[in-house]
Amino acid sequence: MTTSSQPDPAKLAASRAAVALVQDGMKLGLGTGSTASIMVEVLAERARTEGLSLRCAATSKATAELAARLGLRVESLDDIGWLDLTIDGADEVDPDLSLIKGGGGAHLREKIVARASDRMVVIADPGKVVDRLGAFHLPVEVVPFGFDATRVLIQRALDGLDLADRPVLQRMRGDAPFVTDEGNFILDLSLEVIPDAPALARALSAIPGVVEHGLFLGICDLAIIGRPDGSVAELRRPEEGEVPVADEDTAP
Ligand SMILES: O=C(CO)[C@H](O)[C@H](O)COP(=O)(O)O
Repeated sequence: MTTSSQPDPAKLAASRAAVALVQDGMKLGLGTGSTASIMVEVLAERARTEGLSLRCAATSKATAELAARLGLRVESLDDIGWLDLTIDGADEVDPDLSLIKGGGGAHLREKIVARASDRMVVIADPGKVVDRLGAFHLPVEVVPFGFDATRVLIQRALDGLDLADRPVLQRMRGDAPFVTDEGNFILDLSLEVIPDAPALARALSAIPGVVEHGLFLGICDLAIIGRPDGSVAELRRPEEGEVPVADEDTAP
């Protein structure tokens, strides 16, 4: 590891388990955030020591810079085409492996990269595992043109989904609006609980100024939850009608 400070042991454990899934010659999607950054470090070290030939597409400028600095081959998603595996963090993971992402404001690129992958693996610490999505604010990326009108349309959509009067706040960085890698703004929806995530996802996607929301439904295939003692739990997406279970002694 090249970081000067010690990485969080739970995030490190999840990162190591995910990087163990990587095989020589793979085309990889690299996520964004503090957990994904640890994973990129672990991956770069493994690639270096084992001489792995990997092609990587990053989900943010920050991850692209980190990965390239650590010697990984970073290319555009269009140059690579299709990915074998994407490894990314998450803000919330529920038992169906539905996710909230976008705490770092990168969920647009993250979703494009994840959907362009044969497999998406999420890495997280136990604090990210929830029974029901919604305690973490839901990020929505919005184009600057007509921003206020888009906010009104989002609020009206929430009204129709038993989520009236929930705060819809523009994300700021200091005194200025937060601007994504794609040049857009973020609205953070404080919902507390999301009664019907597919209905909310549909309603948000139907609003013209919304570029992408942070609900990842039916996208994640495996969640690796690291524990502070270095062990991991693996949560798999249940088949239709199946009750979700964690593997072996893997309750996070
Ligand atoms: O979705 C993301 C960025 O847009 C991150 O994956 C998510 O916010 C988790 O970040 P961290 O690992 O720092 O908690």
